[in-house]
Amino acid sequence: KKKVSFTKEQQALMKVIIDAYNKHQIPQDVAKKLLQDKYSTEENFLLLTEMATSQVQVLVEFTKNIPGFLSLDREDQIALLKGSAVEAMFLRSAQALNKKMPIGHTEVLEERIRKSGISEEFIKPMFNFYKSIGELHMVLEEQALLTTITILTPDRPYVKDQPAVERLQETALDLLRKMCVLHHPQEPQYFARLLGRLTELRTLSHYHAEMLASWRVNDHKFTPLLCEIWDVQ
Ligand SMILES: O=C(NC1CCCCC1)[C@H](C1CCCCC1)n1c(-c2ccc(-c3ccccc3)s2)nc2ccccc21
Repeated sequence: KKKVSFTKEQQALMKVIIDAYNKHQIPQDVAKKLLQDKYSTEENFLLLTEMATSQVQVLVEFTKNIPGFLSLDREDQIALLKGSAVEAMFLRSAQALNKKMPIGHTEVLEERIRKSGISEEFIKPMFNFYKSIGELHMVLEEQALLTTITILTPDRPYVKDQPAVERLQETALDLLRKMCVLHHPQEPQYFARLLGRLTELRTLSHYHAEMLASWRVNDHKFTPLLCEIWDVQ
């Protein structure tokens, strides 16, 4: 069994990120809502915009706890948030679907999402991503670090000081690499597989504007915050 040791700084970083990640869960559990009732495509679209709006606010609070984030150039902070919000949303959605639920609940939830109003062409890539995340059986630390690494992506549009972001991302990557060895000692390629999901996530997120525009509702209304983040309207 490979010995994994963390430096004092890494232990402190993990604690800060885990506390922030736990604190910034989505207020009310969207999966529970979806399991309770069948909603019309209009109601589902409204639910998505409400959940997404609160998730962006939660994401902003989470990033403020990432050591070093607030020391970045303020415009770069905005560019990182804008560039990662949709990906963070799909990561959270994947975790919501892959959470342990009573027998048969996951199937009902899947069905409700398939029939929610999203146009057919996006269902397959979206569920392929959700399944590939589920197969990894990530522990909480890995989920929190993966979200952190997604936020700290240096090559987002309009980021000016990329090296500063790279330095922060590398710290989180070093920690995630050790976490993977600790929690998945039998899978030497686990860390590489995890990072591979970020490529799939970026591809899926490219479709977000089309996914919204093709949602089967007559009127696509967004909150001002989502207009900013989602490049819509
Ligand atoms: O509420 C949701 N997700 C919350 C977002 C914030 C973070 C918590 C999760 C939606 C619901 C889908 C069904 C109809 C209501 C909304 N959801 C999705 C998405 C499908 C498409 C999505 C999207 C995002 C951005 C742009 C274009 C499209 S998100 N996958 C889920 C998997 C499991 C549980 C919910 C899930």
